[in-house]
Amino acid sequence: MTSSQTTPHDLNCLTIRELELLARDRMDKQTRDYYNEGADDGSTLAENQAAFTKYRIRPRVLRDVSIIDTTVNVLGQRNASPFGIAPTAMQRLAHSDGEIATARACAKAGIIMGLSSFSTSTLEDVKQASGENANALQLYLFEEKNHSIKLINRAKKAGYKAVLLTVDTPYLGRRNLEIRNQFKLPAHLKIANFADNPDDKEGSEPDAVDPEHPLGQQISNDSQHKKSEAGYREGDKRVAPTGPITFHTHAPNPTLSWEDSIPWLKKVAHPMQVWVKGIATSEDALLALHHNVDGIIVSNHGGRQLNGALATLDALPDVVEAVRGRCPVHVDGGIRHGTDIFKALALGADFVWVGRPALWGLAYKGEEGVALALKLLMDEFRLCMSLAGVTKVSEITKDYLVRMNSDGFVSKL
Ligand SMILES: Cc1cc2nc3c(=O)[nH]c(=O)nc-3n(C[C@H](O)[C@H](O)[C@H](O)COP(=O)(O)O)c2cc1C
Ligand SMILES: CC(C)CC(=O)C(=O)O
Repeated sequence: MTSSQTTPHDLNCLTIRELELLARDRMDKQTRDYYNEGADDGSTLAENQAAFTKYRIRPRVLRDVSIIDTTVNVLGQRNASPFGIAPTAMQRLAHSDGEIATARACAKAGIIMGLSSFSTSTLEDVKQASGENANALQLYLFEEKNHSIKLINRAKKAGYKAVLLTVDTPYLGRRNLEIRNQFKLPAHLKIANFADNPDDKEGSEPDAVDPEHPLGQQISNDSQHKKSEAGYREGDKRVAPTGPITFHTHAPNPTLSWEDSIPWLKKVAHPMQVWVKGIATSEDALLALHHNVDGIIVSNHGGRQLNGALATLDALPDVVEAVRGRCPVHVDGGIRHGTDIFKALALGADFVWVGRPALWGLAYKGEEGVALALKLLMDEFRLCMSLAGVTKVSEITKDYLVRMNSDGFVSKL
């Protein structure tokens, strides 16, 4: 593989930032706000990106970089570049082809795709669109385990390589624009994986100011809404959510614990791998190892859950140090440049995942737009490796990075 400059195929869009701006005009307000916002005042969302600017690359020169290998092994696949597309819900809000377009673009590029349980295409259709390209299914473990078992068995049958258990959503973060917009899935779209659920007659989200919407309860003054406390603790009594499976009611599960979830999931999901997504501390990384997970994703859900939580790049080194190579450590959050991928790898991540850029690509031009997002990141990463004097991903270490201190001095890592 050569590292020569590749021709960009869209002169209107040469960076992920430009893609974000182009996508902005093509989404309705409800979708744009839902995709782009973080929790509360969005400081963790902003810091996820800002954290990358605290590091600078130490490039090495006069090394033969005429041949660059950007590929890495992930979930049994030789992936074209050390990143994958993170699971993000409800992609048909951005484009009518939704997750199918993302799957096709990923398959053509040889980039692994994570699929949200709350997708607007079924996991089987996404697998079919992916062909031989690897997929991982993101899981929210429901309080009603039968729903989860059905989904896991379907993923196994369809050929998914792994389940990524999201562990940072005991409740949903407070997303103010979502509340203000009374966000709901438009009636023509379905949460496809649960559309056949007998309880799910409508298949779409209820109104946002809804008795079963956690934040709807907080913002509704209507006393009739107070009758249902589904999913919320009333003194000692907890009522599990019932009725249609919607993301507001079923995705958050405050009852989950290490002991209840991981050993059970390992049995049910076998032979698929079990990863935990949403780890931010060395303590939890050690617990994950103790429970024999196959891998860890350092994530704060793209700044959409606990605002004020540390940026994922800042959380990464502690986790890497605690894990000491005993399982792979991935990271997501704020990755918008090939150099961000390089920096995360230099800080010890084995692989990274990218969320919003794929959504912006979808909104911009469907499959072609996702392909563009992938290409921008792949090209930038390849060029970054070449200019840093690295020919193989395994050569990227902390020797290639310094940290900028607030006094303007740099420190070696
Ligand atoms: C609109 C949107 C929907 C998301 N849906 C899910 C989801 O269903 N499950 C999940 O585990 N994470 C979800 N995430 C989080 C992503 O998987 C990922 O952690 C995050 O987007 C990474 O940050 P980035 O967008 O800055 O790259 C979502 C993120 C966004 C922006
Ligand atoms: C709750 C989910 C279905 C979607 C999600 O994780 C998100 O919006 O961040």
